[in-house]
Amino acid sequence: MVLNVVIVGASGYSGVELIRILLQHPNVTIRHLFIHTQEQEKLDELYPHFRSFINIPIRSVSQLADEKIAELKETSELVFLATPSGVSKDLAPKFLNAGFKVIDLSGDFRLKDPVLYEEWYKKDAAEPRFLERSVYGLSEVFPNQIKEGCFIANPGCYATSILLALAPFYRRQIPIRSVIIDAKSGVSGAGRGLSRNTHFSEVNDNFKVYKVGKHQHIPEIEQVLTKLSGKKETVQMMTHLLPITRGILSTIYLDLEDRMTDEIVAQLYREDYQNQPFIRIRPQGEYPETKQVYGSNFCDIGYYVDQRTGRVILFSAIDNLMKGAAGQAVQNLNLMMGWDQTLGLTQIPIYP
Ligand SMILES: NC(=O)C1=CN([C@@H]2O[C@H](COP(=O)(O)OP(=O)(O)OC[C@H]3O[C@@H](n4cnc5c(N)ncnc54)[C@H](OP(=O)(O)O)[C@@H]3O)[C@@H](O)[C@H]2O)C=CC1
Ligand SMILES: CC(=O)N[C@@H](CCC(=O)OP(=O)(O)O)C(=O)O
Repeated sequence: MVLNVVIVGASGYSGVELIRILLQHPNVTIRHLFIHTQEQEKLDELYPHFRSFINIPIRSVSQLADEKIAELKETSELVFLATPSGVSKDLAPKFLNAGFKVIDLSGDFRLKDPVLYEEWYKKDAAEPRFLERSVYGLSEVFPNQIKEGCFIANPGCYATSILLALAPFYRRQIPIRSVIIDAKSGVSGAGRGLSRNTHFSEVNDNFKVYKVGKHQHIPEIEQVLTKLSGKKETVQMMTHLLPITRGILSTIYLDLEDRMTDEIVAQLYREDYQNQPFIRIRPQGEYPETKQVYGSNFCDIGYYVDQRTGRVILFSAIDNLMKGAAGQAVQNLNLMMGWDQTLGLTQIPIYP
């Protein structure tokens, strides 16, 4: 079976990563590509590294009137929206109304409460009836809902790395006094657009904290942890910008009511993830690194139980453009379509 897909936001970093993956997906054909400001006619003019792999026209989103979307439906069934937050909120309903399945990579449909969205994103929220329809696409945690869904809100990159490490603790309601998350990302997490904060001389040879107390993944993480534990959860989280291109490393400090051992932590992860192809739990004493997941859909998780302080410390590494964006989007596509989760996603991390 071949599924024909549309990608909107094809010129952005996540869109380009989707194209790289889908070109090697055995069951998918990319039929239509849309970008915002159209300066080139073909994708390989914009991105010469795709030369000899793909040669289809790129078109401007200004052409996506309702009639045009209905016309696209004649040749394709699913759309990936790799567009900024605030843009997907209007595009997703149009595609859903035309009968498309939708996988949205932005934050527009992750938060179920529109008031919370407006508070953290400082933008108008999507219509509540569409917020209700979206399924939060954290593949390993909500696989059954994803399989039943036709509209996926793909998780944020930090949220993915953090929630995969924390989910086994919260779904078992292990009593936690406090959680502190210290997360760091490479610059491609900010997308392809130019900004003062991310240009070379601001990032190279530098290391800084950003969005202090304001990061939009804080309410996303709290929403999921609250759903898993059944009670209101709050986290403390800080985000930092690393002078690297790809990768997120999250270090998470858990202050638990009761002491834990390495064996108990290992057992929790084994129970939840032993059959999950993209989660690799490191043995005691081995810790994840961004380079060990670079270019792949893996999430590597390590742990350390500090008997001196009683804290459990978790370490989680992903490639923000793969497991943090396009890779997980394709994993969700595979789940939705009832295919093997790993189709198109067998990339081995690039090392060194
Ligand atoms: N980068 C990452 O690691 C992650 C990104 N995401 C999310 O994925 C989405 C895409 O991110 P990313 O690839 O980094 O972003 P980029 O800035 O690299 O790309 C954005 C894409 O959207 C298009 N676009 C911009 N403005 C509009 C508009 N008004 N209408 C339609 N299309 C528009 C751009 O087209 P043009 O080039 O013509 O301007 C481009 O194709 C975002 O919502 C982001 O939050 C999620 C997880 C991780
Ligand atoms: C380095 C960097 O700037 N990273 C981005 C994460 C991108 C992302 O996942 O954001 P959405 O929730 O909007 O999809 C940030 O911290 O906002």
